[in-house]
Amino acid sequence: MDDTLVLASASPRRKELLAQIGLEFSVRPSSVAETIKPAETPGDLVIRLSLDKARDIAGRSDISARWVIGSDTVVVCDGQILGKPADHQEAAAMLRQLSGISHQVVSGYAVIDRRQQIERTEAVSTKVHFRQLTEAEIARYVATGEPIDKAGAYAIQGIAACFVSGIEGSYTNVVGLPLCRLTLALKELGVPLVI
Ligand SMILES: Cc1cn([C@H]2C[C@H](O)[C@@H](COP(=O)(O)OP(=O)(O)OP(=O)(O)O)O2)c(=O)[nH]c1=O
Repeated sequence: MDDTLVLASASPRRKELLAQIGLEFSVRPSSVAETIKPAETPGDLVIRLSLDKARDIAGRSDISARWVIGSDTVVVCDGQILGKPADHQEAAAMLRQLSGISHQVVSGYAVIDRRQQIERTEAVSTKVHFRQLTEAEIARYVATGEPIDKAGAYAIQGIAACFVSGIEGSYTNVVGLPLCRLTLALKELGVPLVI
């Protein structure tokens, strides 16, 4: 086993976030199916899926890295969990639901230290407030294609920044990884960080 780190994710946003803090890592997307179990809380869901993704990669016979990170993000609005929209129609419906109110973005992470056989997981929540959106704005935003692979049908780091009047909590958590909390866990597991 070597002293390297693998990000078990297909998300370009997560890759950018880890690169932003100067971490050295490779990327291996997992093939875990993202299903919601009945009566599962958002926190339980993102922790379960983060662990599934990290374990999927950590268990592969060709992985020699010591540490593996998995993650998952959902939007929670009026008690309802919103994942990625299936199509433009569902994206528009999600944006209508988010218009003019606050919602939570919940991201989970799981870090596996294969050498010490330790798993660390946590769910982090950020409150995001959207201004009122018009039907024309929703239609134009959906037509950009940006919502389609994003939980809750928007990207705060993209055009949807225009919709966000404020946030409470971690910004990077909304984009896909709670970097402040995650790096504390990485530090405890011996991952070499710039800071
Ligand atoms: C709310 C929000 C979500 N997102 C993205 C982050 C995630 O990529 C995506 C949620 O889907 P996820 O299922 O968490 O992640 P993923 O399928 O893209 O990648 P993987 O499972 O392989 O790690 O939504 C943004 O980029 N910006 C935002 O503002």
